[in-house]
Formats: sequence, C-alpha cells, structure tokens
Amino acid sequence: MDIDALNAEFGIAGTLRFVEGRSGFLMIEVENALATATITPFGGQVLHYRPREAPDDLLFLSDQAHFTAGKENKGGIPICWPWFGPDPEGQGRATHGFIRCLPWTLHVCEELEDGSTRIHLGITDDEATRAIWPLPFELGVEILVGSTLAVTLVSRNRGDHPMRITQGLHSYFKVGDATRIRVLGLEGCRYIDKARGAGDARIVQDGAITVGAEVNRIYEAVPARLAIEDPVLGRRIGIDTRHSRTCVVWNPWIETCREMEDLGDEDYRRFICVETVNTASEVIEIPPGQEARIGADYRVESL
Ligand SMILES: O=P(O)(O)OC[C@H]1O[C@H](O)[C@H](O)[C@@H](O)[C@@H]1O
Repeated sequence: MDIDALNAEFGIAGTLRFVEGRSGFLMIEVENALATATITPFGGQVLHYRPREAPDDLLFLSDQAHFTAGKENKGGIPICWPWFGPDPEGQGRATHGFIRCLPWTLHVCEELEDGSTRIHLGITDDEATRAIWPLPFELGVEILVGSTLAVTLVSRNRGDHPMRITQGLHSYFKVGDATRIRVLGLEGCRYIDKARGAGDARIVQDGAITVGAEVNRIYEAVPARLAIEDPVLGRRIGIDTRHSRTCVVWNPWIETCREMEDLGDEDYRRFICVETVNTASEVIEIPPGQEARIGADYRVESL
C-alpha cells in the first residue's frame, strides 16, 4: 500500500500521518496533545517517544541502524519473538527471533478520549515465517502514545499443539552518560551474568546497577516497577512491566560497542537497555487457540 493510500485509510488529521523516513522506510508519525512518537511497521517497532513537556526523547536510536530490508534496527523498542537471545534449538537462526525484521500490517489507528493515540499492528504466519519456524501464530502489538508510552504484545497460538515461546521488548533508553546512571528496582534479585560467561550460576544484585564495564545480565523474579535515574539528563525513566518476571540489562561498553557495525564507537555512553522479557527459566507455553501477553508502560519524570 502506498503512503497516500495509508494516509487516506489510517491518517488522523493533525495527529497521525505516514511518511517516508530513513532510507525510505515507512514511518508512522504521531503528534498529539500529550506526546510525539515515531513507529515503523517494520518489526512493529517504536523508534521515538517524547512526552510534550519533556526536552529529550525517551529512546535511543543509533545513527548507524541498518534501515535495510531484512535487517534489524538498533534502537527504540525492537520486538524479540518467538525467541529471545540465541536460537533455542541451535540451528543458527537469527538472535532474538525473526519478527523484528519483517513488515507488519496496520490494523487500527485511533484517537482516544484522553487525548492519547492507539496504534495496533499485527503479523501472522506465512510461508516465509513457516520456513524459519513452523508454527501458526498471530502476533499483535498495541502502542498507546499518551502522557506515558504503553506497549503490549499479544501472541495467539493458531495451531493444534502447545506453542512455546520466549520474547522481549528490547527497549533502548537514551541516557546522558551511561557511566553516571543508576538502574533501580533490581536490588537483591538474582541474575545470570552473560558478560562474564559464568554459565548458569546465579549472582545476587547488591544495590543499584551502575555501568563501568560490559553489562549483560538476565535478572529473575523481578518486581513490576523499575527505574533509571539519569542525573545528566535530569530525569528518571519509570518502567512498569506486565506479565514479565525477567529483565535483561545490557550495555555493550567500549569493546563490544566498537565491534558492532550498527553502533557508533561512543554510543555505549548514550543508552542502556532495560528489557521487559520472558526468557531463561521463564518460557511461555500457549495452549492451542489461546493468547499470552507481555507489556510495559514507560514514563519520564524530572529529577
Ligand atoms: O545486536 P542484537 O541482536 O540486537 O542484540 C543486542 C543485545 O541484546 C541483548 O540485550 C543481549 O543480552 C545481548 O547479548 C545482545 O548483544
């Protein structure tokens, strides 16, 4: 569908329009009384979100992000599905699943009474997805752009057998200086340390998380309320999660950042990923015909 046709069918005068963005990628631009946001139907990914009164974007988006068909884009909130992390069956399939690299279909764009804007996108199995992963599914993402940003992922099993998935909202938060932030809410939680290659050993988090080396951890049994305190941008990002007891915290630090072609050399200072996930021991089994959800609400508060 071309941009004019999309604007005619789904555009909302003065609030929501479709535009050609970086490298010609289709973008949905939202500007309502409460916030501005950019979403791309490729991967159902939120790329930008800024509440009206806030000076800075909530999210980091890499200047080196691929914006090439079939490749993932680093930044915003990529959706990892139907597996989070490496291929669970060791077949060499892409990290974090395949759904973040595919175009999704637009279902609904609407204004709600409180002034927020609701966008609903979806993707269903087809020949191409079944060649990678054989199961019949329907996946939807609901994005609410208001004074907070709310993202909810709904997975439906369209098959006759139970469907096992892991998944995640791989949120990249913009920070003033990663070496000066504190991630709060995970104190006392046990984590698997992927950066240290310590296998499945669980380590107990002592105090707030700070970044002074590569951080790549899977926290288990986490509370539903987390926060990132950022003295440089003078703000606190609040993350309220739904249907997730697992959280991945990732910052690549200097060497890994340099090795990644889709990050600039200094980008490790510009973001922290605090990801709302189901992974490790939190595998989700969806019975035939049933749904599973995962979601998060993000808010920005001044310090
Ligand atoms: O480069 P990507 O496939 O998007 O993954 C980026 C990162 O995502 C997660 O946070 C993982 O824990 C990291 O190991 C990985 O490097």
